[in-house]
Amino acid sequence: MSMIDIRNVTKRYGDTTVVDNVSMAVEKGEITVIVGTSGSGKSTLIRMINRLVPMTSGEIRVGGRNVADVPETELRRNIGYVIQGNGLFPHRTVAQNIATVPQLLGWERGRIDARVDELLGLFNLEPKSFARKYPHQLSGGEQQRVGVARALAAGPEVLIMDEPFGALDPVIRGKAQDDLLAIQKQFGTTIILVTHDMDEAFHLGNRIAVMRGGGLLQYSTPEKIITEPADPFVQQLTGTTDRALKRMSLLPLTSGMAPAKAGLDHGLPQSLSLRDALAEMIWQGIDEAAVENEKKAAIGSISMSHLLELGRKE
Ligand SMILES: Nc1ncnc2c1ncn2[C@@H]1O[C@H](COP(=O)(O)OP(=O)(O)OP(=O)(O)O)[C@@H](O)[C@H]1O
Repeated sequence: MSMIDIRNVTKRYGDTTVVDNVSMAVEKGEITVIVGTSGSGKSTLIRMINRLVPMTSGEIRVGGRNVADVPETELRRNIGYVIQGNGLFPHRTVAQNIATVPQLLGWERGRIDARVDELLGLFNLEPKSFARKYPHQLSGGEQQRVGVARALAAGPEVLIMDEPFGALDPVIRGKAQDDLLAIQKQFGTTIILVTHDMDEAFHLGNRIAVMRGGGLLQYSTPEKIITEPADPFVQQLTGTTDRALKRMSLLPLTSGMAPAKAGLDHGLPQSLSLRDALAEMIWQGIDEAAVENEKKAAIGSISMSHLLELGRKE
């Protein structure tokens, strides 16, 4: 059963259709990223999941329940929501911000404090110094992390994120994405995220949904979006100049390795992508390397010529 099931959902404002008969399902524990041009209906679509926007027709189920049958307050407590610019309460401390939903749910003080500390720790915000600060005393990146921590406070199964990292500079943004991936893995949260940034979409998405003019053009894995774009618009959006490298960045080195062999001087960690392996081999000036596990034992080998073959279109 899918965690989020969007069926034939349409939203109209007067005569204007802004979301046009969209159907898509997000599996439990997966991240779906929605991309598309400005005004294509991305935010409207995800805001219908927690009923911030009422739909015109169609049905959305979260965890098997039709959202139309769930009281709005309950729905919003159960679905984390993160927006650009974080939306923190300015007159509440970091700890009070994070505690918002647990408090509404009537958790005991001790449980709330423990959860706030746990989340601050997970987001690398030292509880002792950050818990009592106010949002204006934090950097943009720190505010953003508190915003995500607040959305996760009551352990929601589903997290909706609307351009969550849009205001961050590229370095902090990359870090925020990696933090999100690690935490998502740990909690198993199902995430639906809107972005303008295709690199972000490829980095985070198990699946990517491409929207244009309210319609869903393609909903597929990142690899398929690159190798089998549904139409020229999708192709243009993903860009064609570096598609070989983009695809290689999605494939683990282990997927392309040959059996281990003796006599190789260089080793590459098995955690690398094909793209990172290629970059490293160019940098080191080597034609062949061992693929190594965490204990530095060779589990396979990779050659430059094979890597180049793996980057070719099929
Ligand atoms: N309350 C509203 N009343 C009328 N039209 C609206 C309303 N909210 C959104 N729209 C229109 O619906 C369309 C889709 O808006 P939406 O915010 O979902 O797009 P988006 O893809 O998220 O855009 P962006 O990437 O620029 O944030 C836009 O044309 C917008 O002007």
